[in-house]
Amino acid sequence: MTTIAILGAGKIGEALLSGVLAAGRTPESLMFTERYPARVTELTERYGVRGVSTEEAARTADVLVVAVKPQDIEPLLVSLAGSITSGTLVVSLAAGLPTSLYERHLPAGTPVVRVMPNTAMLVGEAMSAISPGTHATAAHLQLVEDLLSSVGKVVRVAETQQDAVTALSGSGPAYFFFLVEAMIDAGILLGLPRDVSTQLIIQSAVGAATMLRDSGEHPVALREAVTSPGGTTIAAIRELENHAVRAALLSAIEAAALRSVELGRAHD
Ligand SMILES: NC(=O)C1=CN([C@@H]2O[C@H](COP(=O)(O)OP(=O)(O)OC[C@H]3O[C@@H](n4cnc5c(N)ncnc54)[C@H](OP(=O)(O)O)[C@@H]3O)[C@@H](O)[C@H]2O)C=CC1
Ligand SMILES: O=C(O)[C@@H]1CCC=N1
Repeated sequence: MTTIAILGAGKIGEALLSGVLAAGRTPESLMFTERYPARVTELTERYGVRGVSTEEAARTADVLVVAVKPQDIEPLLVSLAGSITSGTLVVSLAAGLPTSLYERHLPAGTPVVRVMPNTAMLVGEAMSAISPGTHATAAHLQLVEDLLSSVGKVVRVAETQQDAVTALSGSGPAYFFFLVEAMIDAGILLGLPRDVSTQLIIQSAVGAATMLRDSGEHPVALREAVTSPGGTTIAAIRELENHAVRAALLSAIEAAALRSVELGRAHD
């Protein structure tokens, strides 16, 4: 089995670790790096996976998955440049960072695949988009697709589209959590106990998400089917339109894409 090292096992690194283990990958085929010994102990106890140094990961793993914040990439690239084995595949999960950044710092010919996953890897429902760098072959891309397919859905996109993907599905779960949080508070405003409000909203979200995925209907048709003439839903929709929620979402997602571009430019 291919050995995979996750470099930086924070939120998304741990989500990947946990997701691929749940999907049947063995702990022996995985390793991770982390900055602080306490975090290494915590993750090793939780998953039975070895914490190693960046140098050991670079020397021994077949695939290096970079999951540090874009702001932390430079020192990591310096360590990797001095220790990476020729032909090792580098998979970047970092927002904004282009494959060309890795190609500039790492030995000539290093294959790189850029990925934008999301946190739903934790529950096997991730949405990931993958793009090859200059030296990544069809086999490299297939390997990454197979790995990420074990924790959710995968699409292949041109690297030029990765900032938009980051804004949509990379950050996407946060927008839904934000909406759910606000809707639960609305229940509190209406006098419901918090646990009841939470149950009502989460199950409505699960039901709506399942209908969106499985019914084959357009979201507009699904929303119209809930919106009875002269009823409650249209009264709420009027308020959402009055508060320009649609425009706010367009601006918010555009801001996320611009931030992704900015994170990449910081390393030009
Ligand atoms: N969170 C998400 O939902 C998603 C995140 N991403 C991308 O994943 C990356 C990580 O994000 P996220 O998980 O949220 O961030 P976190 O800060 O939770 O995780 C990054 C981890 O890497 C550690 N780290 C930093 N430098 C090194 C190093 N040289 N060697 C080993 N470990 C190191 C950090 O330690 P310390 O805490 O000490 O800094 C931290 O634990 C980012 O590039 C982000 O763009 C992509 C998609 C979704
Ligand atoms: O907020 C971020 O920058 C990362 C990238 C996508 C989701 N989380």
